[in-house]
Amino acid sequence: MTSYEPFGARLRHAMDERGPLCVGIDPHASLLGEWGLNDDVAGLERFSRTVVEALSDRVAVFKPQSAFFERFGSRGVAVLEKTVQAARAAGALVLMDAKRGDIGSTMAAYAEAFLHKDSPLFSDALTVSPYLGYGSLAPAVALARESGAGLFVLALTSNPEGGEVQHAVRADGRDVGATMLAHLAAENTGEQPLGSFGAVVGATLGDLSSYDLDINGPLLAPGVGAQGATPADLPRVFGKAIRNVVPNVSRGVLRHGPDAGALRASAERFADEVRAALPTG
Ligand SMILES: O=C(O)c1cc(=O)[nH]c(=O)n1[C@@H]1O[C@H](COP(=O)(O)O)[C@@H](O)[C@H]1O
Repeated sequence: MTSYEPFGARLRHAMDERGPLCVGIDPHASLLGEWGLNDDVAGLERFSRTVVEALSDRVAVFKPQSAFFERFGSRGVAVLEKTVQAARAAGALVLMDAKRGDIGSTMAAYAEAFLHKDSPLFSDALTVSPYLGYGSLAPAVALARESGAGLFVLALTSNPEGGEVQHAVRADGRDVGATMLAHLAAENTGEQPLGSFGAVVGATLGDLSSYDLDINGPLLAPGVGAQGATPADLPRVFGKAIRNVVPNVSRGVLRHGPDAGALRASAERFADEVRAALPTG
């Protein structure tokens, strides 16, 4: 039984209060260099702390990209733990971008790592890959419900290679991406004000009107900024589902560091552009 407020409700509240922007914490080696930092654990720590301190009072969600921390082994993961805890303590939601996916019994251990309240890496939500079959995610769905956490399931990804898997057509005539969206809609049935099981749908994908994006859950939209999409593209891509879209920008904001004022100004510019793209009323 859930003893915590569900992620979907907490996210809706944060989006309404702060706007829906998600800022990615992606400490690329090239960004560390541009910031005048060494490509080492101290640089990683400084980079992540700067982003959190600059933005944690204004963005709804941070999305640390685990890969850039894992690159440094256990000391990098320790920085990731501190980053997650500092961001949450400062009032932002944390979506851990680790894109985990495995057979169910192993998935249960990934879920313990990121979605158990007592884990050092506990996050408000986790990105997961359903490409071992949606059902293999069941242990993560169950633990997320118990912890009041959420999942973001890769449905239609922003990268050009994603189509060979996600647009593959099944025997029932639906493609794989649409099938994932249907699973998520079922997961979120009846949840108010928003379900906790989101889809990842790239902002780069153009018109998606052939998909039913009405999953009663959040739609994480990466691809804004460095991958070429803009906030002005969002209405065309998401149509009526735009109210549930959480656009992610990583490099588009991060390249303005290390100055905290410049990071804030960039995040606010993206947030304003997103607000302008949302329907009024
Ligand atoms: O799950 C994701 O966040 C994700 C899914 C997807 O389809 N495309 C995608 O770019 N991402 C992630 O979103 C971030 C995009 O970073 P920028 O291109 O720098 O804004 C990276 O951390 C990617 O791993």
